[in-house]
Amino acid sequence: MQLLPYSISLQYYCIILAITFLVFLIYVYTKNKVICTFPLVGILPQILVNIHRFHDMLTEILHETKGTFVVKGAWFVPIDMLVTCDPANIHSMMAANFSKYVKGPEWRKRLAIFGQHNVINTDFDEWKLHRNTYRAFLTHHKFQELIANIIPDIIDKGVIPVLEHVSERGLMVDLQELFSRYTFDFANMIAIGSNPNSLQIGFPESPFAKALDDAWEAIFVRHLVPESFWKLLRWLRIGKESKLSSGRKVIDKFCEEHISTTKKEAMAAAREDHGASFSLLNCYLTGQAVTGPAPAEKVMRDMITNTILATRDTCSTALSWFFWLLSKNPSVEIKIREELLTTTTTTDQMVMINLVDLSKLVYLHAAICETMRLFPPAPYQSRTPIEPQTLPSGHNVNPNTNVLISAYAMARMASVWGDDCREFKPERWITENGKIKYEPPHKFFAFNTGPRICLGKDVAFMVMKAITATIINNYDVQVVENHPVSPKLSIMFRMKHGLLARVKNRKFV
Ligand code: HEM
Repeated sequence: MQLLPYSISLQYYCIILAITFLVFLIYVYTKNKVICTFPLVGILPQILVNIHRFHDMLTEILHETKGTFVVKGAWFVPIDMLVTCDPANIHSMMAANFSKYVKGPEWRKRLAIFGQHNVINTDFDEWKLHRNTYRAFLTHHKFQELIANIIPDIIDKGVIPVLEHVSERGLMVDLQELFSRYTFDFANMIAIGSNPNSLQIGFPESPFAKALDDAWEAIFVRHLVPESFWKLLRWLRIGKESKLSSGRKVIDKFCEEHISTTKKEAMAAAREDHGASFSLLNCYLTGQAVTGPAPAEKVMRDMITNTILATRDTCSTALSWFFWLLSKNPSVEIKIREELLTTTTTTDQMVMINLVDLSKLVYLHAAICETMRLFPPAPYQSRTPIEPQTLPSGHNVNPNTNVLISAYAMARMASVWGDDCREFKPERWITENGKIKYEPPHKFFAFNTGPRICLGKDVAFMVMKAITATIINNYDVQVVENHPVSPKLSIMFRMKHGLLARVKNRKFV
């Protein structure tokens, strides 16, 4: 009777001993080595042991290898990986020799949940078509009118009521969640022309937003392990992979519903002879002068998802790190407040800023750039050469090489940003004449560089400056002491536990 439990526990102890011994061996083997490649499994054990500090591990290796290193393929990982944060390499791949490097089919498979037919996931002619469409939409004068209306509207009706609610009651608020909802509502307005009002007291659950979060985390793993492995995880329904297929359905349903509603509204607007609201979807359906003939529904779906992703996750991530950095650097917040005094008008209720004045806020702009230098919302870019190439660092790459660029590591290289590279110093962005200093985009890589440079950079600054100016003008933000702040293991640099803070209206401070 005793034999069975006894043998199970013996097996159990043997397994624990074996794992402990294995971890010990990995530790001894990796202790004094910069890169540790193992037979069959390559660098995977080193990644797994350091997974909790993945970004810093890569930074340390890149520091030791002067900005570029190669991990040779193994049985388990049959392609070579070149990791770089060298601005010269980045310029060569993303700008000078742009046509020789593609995102490629691997990238498309990893990001398939967001669709195959959008500006982010395509190469060559299809990409050009989407990019031109997108540019025509973003540079249209009606787009400028649209954002000049919706940004203050969402701040007024969404952001301020939530902040007043928590301020009056002394409650904690997750600022990352607040920013995600602010940018989600904004992104929906430009993509589909309707506001989901996700920014409400109590933060009602949004399955669509949740599906996007899960997707980023799964995509991160897909960048680290070979296709066969993540496909196995998907098949076994393990981890975030298990959530991708249901997430895909949520995203599809969301887009289908909106395409159908917007179609009806566009038809009603045409019947009643008044203009439909300006949005990407509406342009596709009715405004061919902007976006060309209406594409297939799957293209509209993918471009809508793309717009929401490109806006929500990037801006809200940058905003969260911005307020965290301010909490660590109160002198920067004081300077931003001083600058804001020169541009604001006080009403009975609130200190407001006019959107046209945002461009005058040089110090605020510099502080946001400095945030994205240190914490780029999209910290990694990946490319594959279509033919053998030699990089300025002397490394050779070929179609069997996956190139990974780390913008996070680049910010921490003294050779690129100077000895104070790890410090938060908005001043490094300001010229002697008090203007924003130009840094080439292959050095300040947060928005990418070359022909695929971000199309929404100016919009992003407007969205971010409008909310930061409103909050800093009107509220004191205290990040909750000892709240753990670390990045998620995700392709977006989001905070793992959000950013808990107390916010107090300054009238009462
Ligand atoms: C802080 C905010 C933002 C950051 C850091 C950011 C960063 C980036 C990066 C790194 C890329 C290159 C992606 C890749 O090649 O895989 C990109 C592309 C793009 N971004 Fe942004 N972005 C931001 C906001 C926005 C906004 C608000 C929009 C639209 C309104 C936008 C639209 C786009 C588009 C359309 C592309 C695709 C460009 C192409 O592949 O040709 N972005 N962005």
